Amino acid sequence: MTAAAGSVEFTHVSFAPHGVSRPILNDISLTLEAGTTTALLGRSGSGKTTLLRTVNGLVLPTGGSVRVSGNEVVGADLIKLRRGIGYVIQETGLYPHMSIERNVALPLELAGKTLSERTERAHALLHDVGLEPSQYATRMPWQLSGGQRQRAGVARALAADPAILLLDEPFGALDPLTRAEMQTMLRDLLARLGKTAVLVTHDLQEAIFLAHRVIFIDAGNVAADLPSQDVLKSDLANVKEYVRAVNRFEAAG
Ligand SMILES: Nc1ncnc2c1ncn2[C@@H]1O[C@H](COP(=O)(O)OP(=O)(O)OP(=O)(O)O)[C@@H](O)[C@H]1O
Repeated sequence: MTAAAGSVEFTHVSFAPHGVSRPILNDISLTLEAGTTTALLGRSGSGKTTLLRTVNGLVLPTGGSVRVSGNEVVGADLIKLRRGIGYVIQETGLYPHMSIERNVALPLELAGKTLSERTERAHALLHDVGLEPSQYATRMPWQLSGGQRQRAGVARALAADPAILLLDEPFGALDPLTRAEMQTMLRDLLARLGKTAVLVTHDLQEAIFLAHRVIFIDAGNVAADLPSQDVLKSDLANVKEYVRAVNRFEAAG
């Protein structure tokens, strides 16, 4: 059977580089269905980012296999692989000396698209993420707020129309109101575009709001794997502990 474009399959994935006392990832097996959003949730240092980075080959597992759209990542042409995977990080990675439209269109420039194709696509994407091109396209990154830069980062990750979008704490540096606006924008966009998305977050509410499925990572292991609507009512001890920690202010009130 051939795997669907946009599926991600981890099979017995481990990451235990020399010199570390315990594996950072420990025998993780998961299948992420194409077109779904999965949140990786867990405390700092649990291995979420490391697992995410095995998808685009920034981390190569020391054991097991990762398959993207059915193709093994280890040994793949990583440049080609990454063309099909958008990547959004907290720091945005926008080039400071390039306008917003050029930053957004950069993956298309690398793919050899013409200037008019690039501009048309960049403007459509800027519109999609809530940055009106007439106002923002020619600005430089420093002329945008943190939230607006993050919107541009999402637009750039989508420029080459990848099947998969990896998001590593994309809204971690934003205030709660801007963060909520960004979450709504992203949820609408993901539902409309049907991408496979993998989101690393510490934020339980963000995970439940954005994802179909929430995977709790603890010390490099899958501690729980639940549909997002089941998280708050879960009886699993480690999930309850996470929910209790988030609810402590309400409990105290
Ligand atoms: N290449 C590496 N070599 C050795 N240790 C590493 C390597 N990569 C990550 N680590 C360690 O692995 C652990 C997990 O890191 P990771 O960034 O995946 O955690 P995380 O759950 O994403 O944390 P955070 O939420 O703080 O970003 C950390 O202790 C980190 O220092």
